[in-house]
Amino acid sequence: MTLWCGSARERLHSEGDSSVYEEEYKIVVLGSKDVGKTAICQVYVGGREDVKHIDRLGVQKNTKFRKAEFCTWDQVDGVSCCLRLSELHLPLQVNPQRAHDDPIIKSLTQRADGFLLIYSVMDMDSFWATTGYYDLIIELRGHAETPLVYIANKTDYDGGQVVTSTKGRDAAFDLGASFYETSVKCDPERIKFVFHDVIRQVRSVRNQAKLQEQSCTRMRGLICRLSLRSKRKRSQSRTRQKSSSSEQSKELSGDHSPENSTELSTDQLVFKS
Ligand SMILES: Nc1nc2c(ncn2[C@@H]2O[C@H](COP(=O)(O)OP(=O)(O)OP(=O)(O)O)[C@@H](O)[C@H]2O)c(=O)[nH]1
Repeated sequence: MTLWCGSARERLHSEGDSSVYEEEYKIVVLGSKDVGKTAICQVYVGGREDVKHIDRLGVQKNTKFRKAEFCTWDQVDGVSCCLRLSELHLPLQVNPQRAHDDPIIKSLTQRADGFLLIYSVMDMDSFWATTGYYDLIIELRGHAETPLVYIANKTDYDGGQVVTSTKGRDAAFDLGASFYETSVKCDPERIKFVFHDVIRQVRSVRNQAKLQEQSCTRMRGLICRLSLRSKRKRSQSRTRQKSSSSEQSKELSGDHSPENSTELSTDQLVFKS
């Protein structure tokens, strides 16, 4: 696994790494201040050895939304993937109109394949804020089928948990998300599962879209074949109608030429004899 922060595109170009992975995922890590967004990304990207350095993170954050970006490579269920992680820090109360008008929030939310929605078990406000963030995601994307993992972070604080596990689990159930309790200090291995979960969710959405596309193509082919067949039938029946009506008109106009009437040719024979 590679630790790297910065512009993913630059690195791919400079190291020619674009051919080493089979799939690409854009994941947005969303939450309010100090819930551990950067720490979670850092642990996943850097692995266990970075946990002890978690307090002095060398990540450059965009001042407006303190947006950090990470790029890493991983193997999930035997398939190599490139993950582009974008961290988005939102205020506790999001103003939907302002978020709508903000190009960073809008583009990150609309282009993401999946989301990690994080709160801190030590901070009730960060927990309440997640509902507003979820509404914003759904509003900006225009549909509810969004791969989403709901995370209760900082569970290593014993005794003083303000947000209980039950509360978190119920909220995750309401949002239709999977739920994980994490601690970057005590259980970095679990963080790997969290990212793998969102990747699997994205894969299943992509597979469904692929299946739908295939069945649409099959349906289009079937409609095309049916319309061709009915066209052919119509033109055949038109030709048949034409030929029978021309025969009828010949009979009515008294066309008794030898090639059209066997009766006449017999008469002619009698007359000749
Ligand atoms: N004990 C403990 N501390 C944590 C955990 N996760 C993060 N922290 C600490 O919480 C503080 C904030 O962590 P960050 O990762 O910077 O949080 P953030 O959500 O990225 O913060 P902003 O970007 O400022 O919104 C840091 O001091 C971390 O070391 C955790 O699971 N347990």
